[in-house]
Amino acid sequence: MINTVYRLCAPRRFEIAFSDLDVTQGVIVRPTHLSICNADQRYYQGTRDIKVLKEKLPMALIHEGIGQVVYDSTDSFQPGDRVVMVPNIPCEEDEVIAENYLRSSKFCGSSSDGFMQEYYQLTPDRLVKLPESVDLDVAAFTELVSVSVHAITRFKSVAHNRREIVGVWGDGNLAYITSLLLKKMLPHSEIHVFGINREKLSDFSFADGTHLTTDIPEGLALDHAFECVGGNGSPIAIEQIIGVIRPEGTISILGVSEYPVPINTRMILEKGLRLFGTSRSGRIDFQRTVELYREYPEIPIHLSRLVGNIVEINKYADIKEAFEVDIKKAFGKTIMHWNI
Ligand SMILES: NC(=O)C1=CN([C@@H]2O[C@H](COP(=O)(O)OP(=O)(O)OC[C@H]3O[C@@H](n4cnc5c(N)ncnc54)[C@H](OP(=O)(O)O)[C@@H]3O)[C@@H](O)[C@H]2O)C=CC1
Ligand SMILES: O=C(CO)[C@H](O)[C@H](O)COP(=O)(O)O
Ligand SMILES: [Zn+2]
Repeated sequence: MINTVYRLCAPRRFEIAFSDLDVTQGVIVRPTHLSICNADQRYYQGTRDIKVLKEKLPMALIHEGIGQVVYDSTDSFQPGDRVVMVPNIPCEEDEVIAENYLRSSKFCGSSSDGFMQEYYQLTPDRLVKLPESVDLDVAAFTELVSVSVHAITRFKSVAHNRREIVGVWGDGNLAYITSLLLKKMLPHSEIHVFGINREKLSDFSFADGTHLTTDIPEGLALDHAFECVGGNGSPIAIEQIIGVIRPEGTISILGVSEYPVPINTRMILEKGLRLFGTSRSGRIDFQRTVELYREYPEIPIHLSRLVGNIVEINKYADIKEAFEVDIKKAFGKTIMHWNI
């Protein structure tokens, strides 16, 4: 079956390509709602290292998305089923290393074509069925939610059990989702959010405290923390966390920075801190995320605050329009209704 693939061929330039899908293999999904991530914008704007861009492009972007099953040769799904696509594609299993950390895994929109295609072909284990009632514009960024689920799940296996006060740095999408899920997954902990935009922090109504990083209450000490900033803000955020976290605390680092980030190792030693990195997620995290949507219907309701611009993609030029709109966004996620 001839398939249309919309690839980024150079910063800010897309091209149309065609591929041939063998419908007798796996599941054919029609993407319907796609969501733009900061990672996509680093390719679109060309802010990644030139060597990386040369190596990866042309490549279809987008790794946050949902769709409808069109045909399933494996009989695991029914045509019309609404599913979330798992962008991590492992080619081996390891009893220690999770599928999203295996160097042999591919990742849609990073080391293989992403979801910006007319149809997407994948194996049934790369799909999780969505609850009937979930808002599709919220479900579009389930992958981002699964990253927070993955980070918190790992945190639980790494951090000591005094979890009275947990801090989240960042006042954007990932911090919002991570702090929201912490309130559900660590119900006995106080969750405090630290950001630089007062109006964004005002959206974190579920947090036990929100603080401007320039105005942290005297004596506030944290047992553990999550860094959800990335970019140039990362070193500042990590340094601040190291300053207010109690000894033996755990710091989960999620923010992506293009270049190495200087870290105060002297204080890490002095306080005996545990730092661990979290990137992407696996099938099990998507399954847990969909379970959380069902268990706590208020989660998708809170997440709907992050639905920002919605762009109807009816023609090729609308794709670039969506990415340009996303650059200018004040907050939240840009959702593409994928009608092309
Ligand atoms: N590990 C993973 O698998 C994933 C990682 N990420 C990464 O996580 C990071 C955050 O993503 P996302 O939430 O979507 O991005 P956002 O831009 O929505 O959020 C980052 C927020 O942090 C604010 N900020 C900047 N500096 C500081 C600081 N020193 N302290 C506290 N807050 C600060 C920014 O403010 P302002 O905009 O005003 O600078 C912004 O509002 C990115 O690097 C992204 O690539 C995203 C998805 C998955
Ligand atoms: O956004 C993410 C996951 O949701 C990751 O940060 C992204 O996949 C990293 O990939 P790359 O190395 O291509 O930036
Ligand atoms: Zn992402």
